[in-house]
Order: sequence, then C-alpha cells, then structure tokens
Amino acid sequence: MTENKVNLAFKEQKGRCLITNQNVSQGDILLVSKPYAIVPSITKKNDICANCICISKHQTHPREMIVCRKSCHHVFYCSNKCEQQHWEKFHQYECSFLDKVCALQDNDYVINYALLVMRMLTQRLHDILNTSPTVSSEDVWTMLSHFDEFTKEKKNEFETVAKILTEYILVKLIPHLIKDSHEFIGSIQSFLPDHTDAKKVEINNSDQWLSQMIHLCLLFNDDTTIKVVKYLLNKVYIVICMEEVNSFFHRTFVYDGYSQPPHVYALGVYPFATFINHSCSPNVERFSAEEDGTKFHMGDIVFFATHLMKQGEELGLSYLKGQYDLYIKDQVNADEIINSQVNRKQRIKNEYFFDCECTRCLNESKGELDKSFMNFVKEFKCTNLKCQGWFIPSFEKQMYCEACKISR
Ligand SMILES: C[S@@+](CC[C@H](N)C(=O)[O-])C[C@H]1O[C@@H](n2cnc3c(N)ncnc32)[C@H](O)[C@@H]1O
Repeated sequence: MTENKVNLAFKEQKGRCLITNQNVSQGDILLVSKPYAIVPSITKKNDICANCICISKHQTHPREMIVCRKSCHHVFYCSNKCEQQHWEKFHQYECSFLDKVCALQDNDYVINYALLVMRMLTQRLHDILNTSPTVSSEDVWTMLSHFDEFTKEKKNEFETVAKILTEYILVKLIPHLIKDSHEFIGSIQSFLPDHTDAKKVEINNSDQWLSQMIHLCLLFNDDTTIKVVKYLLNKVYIVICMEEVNSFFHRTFVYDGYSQPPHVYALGVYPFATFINHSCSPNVERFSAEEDGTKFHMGDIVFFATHLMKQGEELGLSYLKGQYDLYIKDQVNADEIINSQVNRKQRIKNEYFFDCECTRCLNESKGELDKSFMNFVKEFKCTNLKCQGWFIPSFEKQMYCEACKISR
C-alpha cells in the first residue's frame, strides 16, 4: 500500500477536487486507486481474466482460458483459482442474468457500461452484507450524474438498461438480503442510498414494466410497492448516469504493439480518483497497472505528477480521450483540441456537460495563449520514434515507456 499524496478539497466552480498534501516532483506517484467495480471490455473478454484483469500476452498462441463452471461463455479466467474467487464474489449472482444484459442492444458500448453498472450493484450487495467491503464505497453513491443533460436518445437507452438492471437487483440480489417476504419492501428501499437526482427522474412507459416486476417478485400490487420499485428504478437510472460521467477506461499496447494506438481492454469506477477534475493543461497523468507490483495490483490506476507541484495545488487530468495521442497520430481534429479554446470548450460541454473553468481555459479566454500544456509532450513522449507510447514512472523512480518499455 502506498501513501497517497493527495487530499479531498472543494472549489467553488468545480465542486470536489483533489489537492496535493505536500510538495511533489515531476514523475512522483500521487495516488494508486483501486476500482470499486471493474469489468473487461466486451470485445476483449476472451483474453482478459474477469477476476484479476490480467491480459493474455500471447497473441500468436493464445493461452487456454477457463470458462465459468456453468460454461456461460460471457466470462473467462486465467486460472481455476480466479474462477473460484469470481464465482463466490460476483459470478454466482450475475451468471444466469448475463444473457439478458449482453442481448441488450447490438452495441458494445452499451453492453460495456451495463456490465459495469451491474458489477457496481453486485458489489453494493457485498457492502450491505459487509462480506467484502471496498475502500471509500460511500463516495461511489455521491458521484455527479448530470442526469438531465444527456440527449433524448441516450436517455431512452439508459431507461432500457435501467429496467433490466433493476430487475437484476430485484430477482438476483434482494433475495440474499431477506429472510421472509415482509422484508422485501424495506430491502428494495434501502438497496441503493437516496440521491436527490433520483427524485427528479421521470422514466417513460414504466407502467407495464412495473406490473411485470411486481408479478415476478410476488409483491402486493399496492401504491407503496409501486412507489418503492419505481424509486429503485430511478436510482438505477442515476447510477448509470454516474457511471457514464465518472468511469475510467484502461488501454493497453499489448494487442497491436507499440507502433499502434492502444486498445481499450477494461473499464472501471474509481471512487476517490473520480474527484480529480479536468484540466486542459493537466499536471497529472495516469497509467493502468497491467501486472501486479509491490505497491499496486492489476486493475489499479496509478496517477502521477507531470509537473512539479506545490502543496495544496489542485490535480488536473485531461478528460479528452487520447488528447496527447493526437500529436503522434496527427489526426484531423488535433488542431481543434489543442489550439482552439472555443472548440475544446464546446467538446467538453458536449461530452462532459460542464463549462471548463481550468486555468488554461481562463487564460485563453482572456487571449493569453497557454502553452504549458506542450511541455508534457516534450518531456513525456517516448523517444523511440516508431513508438506511440508515453513515459511513465515506476516506484523505483526510473521512467520507462509504457509501450516499448525503453527507459528515459
Ligand atoms: C468526475 S467529476 C469530478 C469531481 C466533481 N468535481 C465532484 O464534485 O464530484 C467531473 C465533474 O466535475 C466538474 N468539473 C471537472 N472539471 C471541471 C473543470 N475544469 N471546470 C468546471 N467543472 C469541472 C464537472 O461538473 C464534471 O462533470
């Protein structure tokens, strides 16, 4: 376990944020964050262990992956031990429901987030039962949702997913919390913590779905029951929005090698790290732990300082996907993101629903071009010209390329 060099704070314009609790040097590891929930990306499920998230590195001779004891073929494992652990913790609840989730839409993106939210809900069961509590799980249920700002199309999609995942809670999870039918309503009520946003959600065409659920769970068809199940549906809808606003992708160079862009291989929710705000001139970068080290484990995200930082300075991470990769790939929209504050701001507004108040945007809105952002590229881009990777730190202080592994 490594000591975090950050504390939680609050900024008027941006809400909660993380700040350094000491002076830090460039390359210092600030925070190692463990997932509250993590799932392999659906497109890579055949060679990522669903339990330990290790990646098969034998592309030419794929390793034999182990299927679950019910042979559902939705999850694969690197060892019997992983199958056993995962069965006990998650898969015994999820296995028979995965067909339903994976048939949701012909869209990997939707299936990925549905699986991640499902995992958050299963972990919630453990939190309630106190069988396998995770660190700072309370933070998870206070994450921002921006629920009202998604497009109509997205809202419809979330409603469909929310109905399926609420059914998952009712049918697969709640029964583990109750001893007799009288406790059903209380358990539904308290399964997810209250959330002010959930009181404002209006879900369309839920009447038929509600009757089905009440019938399926053998509940009384009275006003109280309808209200309680409906509120659970609203809370699940909010959890989906939270996941969309707060989850992190893991990317790896393992599949196509270092001369190609990295692939997404897993996604997860990271409670404390989620409080790192966006900056267009970031002082923090991150890498995914692909192997177990002495201070971190597979699935962890390691955040490090790209600049010297004073005690009390706010951490800023770029939310714009592949922002730096654009330098290497020279994609058409590189200029749009890097040079134009107006376009960049618009993109953040469209994708993340906020008006960026970072220092670079504030400076550039006054006409002062802020080029400090470029330093990262000069200092952290891998010096191997064929490589698309970036230098990352190790705990031994030596920087090495995440992709081709040369040292700096
Ligand atoms: C992942 S959360 C970060 C933690 C958040 N501040 C909180 O209180 O939970 C992302 C949200 O924080 C706010 N935020 C992050 N970066 C910001 C920035 N540069 N300017 C303004 N708001 C920001 C936005 O509301 C955004 O949707």
